[in-house]
Amino acid sequence: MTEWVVLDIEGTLSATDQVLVTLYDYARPRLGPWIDAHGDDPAVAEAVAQVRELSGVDGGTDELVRVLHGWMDADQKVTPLKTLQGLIWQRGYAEGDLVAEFFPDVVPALRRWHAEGTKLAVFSSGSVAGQVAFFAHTTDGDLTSLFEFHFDTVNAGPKREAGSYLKIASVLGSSDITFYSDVPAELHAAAEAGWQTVGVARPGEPYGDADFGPHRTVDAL
Ligand SMILES: CSCCC(=O)C(=O)COP(=O)(O)O
Ligand SMILES: [Mg+2]
Repeated sequence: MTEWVVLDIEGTLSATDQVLVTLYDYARPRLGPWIDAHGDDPAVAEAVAQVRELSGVDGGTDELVRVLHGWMDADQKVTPLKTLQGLIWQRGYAEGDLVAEFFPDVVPALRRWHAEGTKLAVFSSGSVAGQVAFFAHTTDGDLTSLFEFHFDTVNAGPKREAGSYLKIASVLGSSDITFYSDVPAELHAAAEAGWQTVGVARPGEPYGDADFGPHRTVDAL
């Protein structure tokens, strides 16, 4: 038994379409109004400054939204986009517009690990604010108590770099960690940091037929 299980979200716990269709479609029309209404929020101001810096765009909200939509269309998991999406989704979950759904094997597995004493954490490109709201509003109720830590590209770093996994390991205070993800490049980075890895190859998902190389592979948790 491993001391820690760290989990990816999209493609591992929940269908990719739930993120790329349901959540992205919810965020798309709300990005501009959110930027305009919350410009005084330091998190929003910093995200807007990062969008300008990364894109080179220095126009108004409409131009920023065009950049953000372009990143969403290409599914580029750029940190300021994830920050803004996370704030919008947080509101959406709180107001009952959104409910998180999982593959059928996921909640039983989370509960089983937790009951056995395996500690659980999440590492997703989705912002920590978005992650917490997601697990607080699921078809199985509030699951936040199952998780000890949430990591994203802000507090850990990019998911395809070993340094991010070394940073998480130092926060967890352990080297006995198993990472579950649907993306081989993320598993390679975790393995480089000394983690155990499990590829989640779910039929019908974008990485369902991917080559997971040396990583143990499962089709359910
Ligand atoms: C409310 S969580 C949304 C997850 C998200 O935005 C995302 O991009 C998922 O990426 P992952 O790293 O979990 O594959
Ligand atoms: Mg994923």
